[in-house]
Amino acid sequence: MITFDHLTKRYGATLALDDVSFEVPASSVTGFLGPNGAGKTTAMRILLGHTRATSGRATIDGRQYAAISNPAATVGALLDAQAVHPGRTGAETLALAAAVIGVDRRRVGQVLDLVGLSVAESRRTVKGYSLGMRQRLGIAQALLGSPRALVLDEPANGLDPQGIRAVRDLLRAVADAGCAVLLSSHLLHEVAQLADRVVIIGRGRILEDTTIDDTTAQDLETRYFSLTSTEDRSAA
Ligand SMILES: Nc1ncnc2c1ncn2[C@@H]1O[C@H](COP(=O)(O)OP(=O)(O)OP(=O)(O)O)[C@@H](O)[C@H]1O
Repeated sequence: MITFDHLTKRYGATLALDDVSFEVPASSVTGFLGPNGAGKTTAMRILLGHTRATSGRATIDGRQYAAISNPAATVGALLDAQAVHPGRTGAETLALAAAVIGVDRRRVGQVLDLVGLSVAESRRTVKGYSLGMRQRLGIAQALLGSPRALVLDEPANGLDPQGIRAVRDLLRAVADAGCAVLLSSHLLHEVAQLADRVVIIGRGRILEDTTIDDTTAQDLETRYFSLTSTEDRSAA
């Protein structure tokens, strides 16, 4: 389980996160929605130990990232699909990551299969990859350690409709196998179809934290705009 517990983050005068608390239970997908600059990436970066909270805690199975003894088996993440060395092939990128985290090299073939990158594609250097292929590679890398939690910042970015459906099916299967999946997205319709829960954030504050059923899935867009436009008005 992923837990954000009264998380606050200030960047100088900017209050990026304001007392944010929510949970991502095991065996579920939680969609993390909010306008540009709402605080989604900041919350994920704190969870993954990339930056420190001003106050509060973010934990995976009760531990802060720095205190996790086997991070790759605990949490997989994709924050920036462009952050891959362009001169390596996809297969080399994954083989290197597998060696670093100590998983069997055969796992590389499995995760390539899971994300739908072919053997031929995996033998090409990353500089020739489309954004969608980089997204697939990044998700493959996040899955290498068979983690109990998965954190993805806009995983559908750059994917074609087939890719979006494939990632949706993959994340559903990963969650059904017990993983706690947190994904940020601007694709409301996609999140409504995939997620079990949705958390909406605006200007660093949680505006909604709810489970998704048929009714909330249909109303998600209306609810999103009503909550985030109220935010705009109250800030004006
Ligand atoms: N390193 C930083 N230094 C200063 N301000 C920052 C930094 N990182 C983020 N911010 C600010 O914190 C706020 C939250 O940004 P964040 O990137 O978390 O939003 P987001 O919800 O992920 O947005 P997007 O949907 O555009 O990715 C914004 O006001 C942003 O300008």
